Amino acid sequence: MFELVLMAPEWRIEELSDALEALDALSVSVEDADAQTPAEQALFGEPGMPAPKAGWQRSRVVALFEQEAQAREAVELLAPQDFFEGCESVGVRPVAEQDWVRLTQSQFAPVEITPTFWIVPSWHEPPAAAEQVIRLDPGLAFGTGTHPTTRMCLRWIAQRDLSAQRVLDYGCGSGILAIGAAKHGAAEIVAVDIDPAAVESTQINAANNHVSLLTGLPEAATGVFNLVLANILATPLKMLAPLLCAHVQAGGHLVLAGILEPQADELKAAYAPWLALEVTDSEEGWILMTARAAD
Ligand SMILES: C[S@@+](CC[C@H](N)C(=O)[O-])C[C@H]1O[C@@H](n2cnc3c(N)ncnc32)[C@H](O)[C@@H]1O
Repeated sequence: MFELVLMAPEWRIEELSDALEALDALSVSVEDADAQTPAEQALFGEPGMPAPKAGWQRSRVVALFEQEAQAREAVELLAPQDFFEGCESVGVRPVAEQDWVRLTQSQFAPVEITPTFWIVPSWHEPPAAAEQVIRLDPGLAFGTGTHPTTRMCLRWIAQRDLSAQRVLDYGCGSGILAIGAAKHGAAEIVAVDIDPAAVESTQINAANNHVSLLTGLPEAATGVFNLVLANILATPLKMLAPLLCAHVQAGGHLVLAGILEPQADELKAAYAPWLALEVTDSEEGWILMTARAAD
């Protein structure tokens, strides 16, 4: 494989990426050329929302080609184009052979939720002290246990006996919270997501963990639950407030994650007509907000 490396200003990124893909690039990645320098600029965006910008003011565009000749031909074809103005070619370089599977696997070690509750990838043995184990490999859907928001939800689950409880995992991603609830005794679990790929991942991960879940798109969530879990992000959580609260049964719990510390008050205000949210955990700037419905 060979990489063609280009420098481009932000307003050229979209056209340049499209052109590289049309020239059979296997992938095109865009990085901040000023990363790790005082000129580095953060670009914030929420999944599912339009990207705030296509790239950085000085972006490094890396296109991967199967053959060196393809990469060299691409730059020859691109250079005379109007939209290449302001861009420059840094060069074509070979990509070293790597054992990508081993490299990826080495980045995912078992994750400790509590000393007895672990998330363990299939290529590791569970630690001796683990009593509850979720077997999960990184895939297309969010939720491997490495993100603080997922860990806080799982810690909340691990502190409870969910026997005979009905649980809703709203925004299930990989299904990790639903599977965690099953491992802690929940009797009936509904796991839903707007992303069909997440629903599919949840089904596969549930089968690998020998737990039974009812999965589907959000319409599959009907009725009330003893526990409603939603690890999404502050903006969608605010919009979902009436819907999520309506799913919490009298005396039941609502557990929300995906919220940053400074967003606590706006979440409290959005849920105040139905439930009184409180911050009950925090990790790396993220908070867990929970509420109990009146009996
Ligand atoms: C941060 S991931 C959480 C995944 C997993 N529950 C966890 O805790 O790791 C958020 C998930 O919510 C889903 N999502 C986002 N907006 C949603 C909505 N309005 N309704 C249902 N699911 C949504 C996304 O597709 C994504 O899979």
